[in-house]
Amino acid sequence: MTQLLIEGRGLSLTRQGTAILSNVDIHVGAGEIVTIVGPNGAGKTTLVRVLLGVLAPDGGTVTRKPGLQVGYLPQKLHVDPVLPLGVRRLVTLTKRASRAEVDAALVEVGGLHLAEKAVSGLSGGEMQRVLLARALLRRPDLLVLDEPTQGVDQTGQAEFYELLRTIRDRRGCGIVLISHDLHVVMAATDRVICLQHHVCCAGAPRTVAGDPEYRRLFGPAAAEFAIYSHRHDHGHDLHGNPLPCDHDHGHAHTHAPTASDEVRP
Ligand SMILES: Nc1ncnc2c1ncn2[C@@H]1O[C@H](COP(=O)(O)OP(=O)(O)OP(=O)(O)O)[C@@H](O)[C@H]1O
Repeated sequence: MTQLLIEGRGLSLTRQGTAILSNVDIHVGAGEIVTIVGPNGAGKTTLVRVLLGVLAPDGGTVTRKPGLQVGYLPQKLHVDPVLPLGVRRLVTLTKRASRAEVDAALVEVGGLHLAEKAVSGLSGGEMQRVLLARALLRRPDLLVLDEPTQGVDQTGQAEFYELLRTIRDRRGCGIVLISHDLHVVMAATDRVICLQHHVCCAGAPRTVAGDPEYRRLFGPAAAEFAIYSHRHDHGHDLHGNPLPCDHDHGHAHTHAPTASDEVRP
């Protein structure tokens, strides 16, 4: 059985009279990649902040493995373009590391060639690799990535998720991904949690390796991808609150038409 790294049970958080999280359960084990999906404003970042202890929930409990080391990649890192910040410096800003350690981390993310570059000149994909190297220097048990491939093209996204899977395999760490783009995130995912303030559903995505349309759209790496779709036993009102529903339906934000996958409600 995999070692439990982090677990939230019955997590609830209300702000200004609105339930941002409602009775959310989530757990992540060592070597497991869990993706939290959901539309804008669904509470994904809030859930991660609660899990990491940055925010206290109004209800529920969070349990972390004692001494849990977390490597966090924020959704955005604002770097002033006029600031003369190099990649080596950025990587070691919050964690001391030798030159050899930095090089090793950059090699691991395929970014050694970026070592002497200015941060302001990096592309979105290069920046993510550098931030990943920075997170790896902490020797994390758990990597948490918030929308890691925003602004990265689809080939770049596929490569990045492949890299995450390689890192998981090599290091045995757990990984939590936040995404609202279901199409590209599934390559590396063991389990999906669909969040709309509450957990709509959760389950294992099935790989859709043979879909020619999908391969055509996303290139050879798409063979690794699955598209996740699911059936709900409830709908939502305008505020995202669950409503009883007597027919299957999809969320516009989560469904792709070409394949389906099983989930548990
Ligand atoms: N301190 C707060 N007070 C009031 N509302 C808040 C607070 N923090 C978050 N919210 C609201 O809670 C909702 C969930 O925010 P959150 O950033 O967790 O969503 P998300 O699923 O990560 O969204 P996105 O995909 O856009 O990043 C949003 O509507 C946000 O405006």
